[in-house]
Amino acid sequence: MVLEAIRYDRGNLQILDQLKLPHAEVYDDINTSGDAWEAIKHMRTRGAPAIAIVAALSLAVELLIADIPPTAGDTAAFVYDRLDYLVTSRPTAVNLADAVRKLKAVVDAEVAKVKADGNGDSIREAYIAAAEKMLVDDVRDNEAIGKHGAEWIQKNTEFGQNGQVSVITHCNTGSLATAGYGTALGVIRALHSAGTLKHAFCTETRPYNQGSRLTAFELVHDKIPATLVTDSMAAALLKLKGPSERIAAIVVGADRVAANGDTANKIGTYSLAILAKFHGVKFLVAAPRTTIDLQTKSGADIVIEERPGNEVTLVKGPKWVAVLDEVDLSSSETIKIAASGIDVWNPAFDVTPAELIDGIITEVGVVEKDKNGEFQLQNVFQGLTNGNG
Ligand SMILES: CSC[C@@H](O)[C@@H](O)C(=O)COP(=O)(O)O
Repeated sequence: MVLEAIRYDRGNLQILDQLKLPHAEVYDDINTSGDAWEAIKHMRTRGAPAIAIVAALSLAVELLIADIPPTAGDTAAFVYDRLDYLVTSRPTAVNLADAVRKLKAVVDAEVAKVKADGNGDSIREAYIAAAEKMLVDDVRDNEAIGKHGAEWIQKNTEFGQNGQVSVITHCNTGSLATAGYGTALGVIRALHSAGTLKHAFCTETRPYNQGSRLTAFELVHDKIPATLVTDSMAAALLKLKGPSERIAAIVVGADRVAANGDTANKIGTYSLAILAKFHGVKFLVAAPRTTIDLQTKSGADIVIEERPGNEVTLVKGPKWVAVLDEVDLSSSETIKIAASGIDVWNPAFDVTPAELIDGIITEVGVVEKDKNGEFQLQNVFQGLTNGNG
């Protein structure tokens, strides 16, 4: 069975509650933009592309049930208001802001056609069709990212030329973080499907453990050969030299790629990029064009979301029953793993400077730096790249 973070039919939207994973697969109904805002804020739905699509579709569902005055102008004002609210749920990931901008443009174009005092039905219809298209496009784009990334790794890494490669990934970038297939995990999936993946290593991704809870769950679910490591083990892993252990590349996702290639992603990504550079391992960012933000010139302009300290000091989950080596799904425990009274800094993301990134894998190909050592990311919006797999 294919893992689905988002289930959608016109009028019905469900999300897989990612706080209950990996122990239980529970789908929650999302009927309004308020439901989506809560789900995003409390991390029940995750990953930059998935967040954008859940937000967009939540309003598509709400528009079918909301009591809005019938004119086009009123419907457009309602959509604008809800979109402005939704965008506040996750500040760092740009896909949501990008989706909001595109959906507003669709609404504006429709209002221009029917005029503000015209019928609001065509605004609803245009909005719903545009939100539904985002769901379909994301899966197609991720499959293309997987293909380009796998081909690039095959061509450009030492062990790729000999057959199989091993890679490290971080955080949550698979079907659970997108509309399907995944970005960085999509590249791993494509390598695996082609028979060229030796092994995937996923980091735990402290403090929220998206790697051990979600990526590990997806790798096991899809029977991809994989090993979990804590974030602090990455350097030791990269030092292994044997042909069967050596890592060819680190592939991560992104929440926002600035115009110069600086990339915001889950906290810990920057450390991995530094480790990759030191060990001479390729460092790749896999992201659809919806994650590239040409308006943000560099990483210095990216707002980093800070989250509550108790995400670092507390660990939650069901009880483990030692004699059975199983979890008791009817139980839930919260354990404190830090000294009471200690101050906590909990940035959810960090920024990896472009100089540490070897390639940005998009759905139109892999962007490499030009002869001046700079990414020309504006070219991808014309469908152009310089390092296609
Ligand atoms: C394909 S998703 C890329 C990123 O969004 C992902 O790596 C990440 O940082 C997810 O963080 P999360 O806080 O779980 O939404």
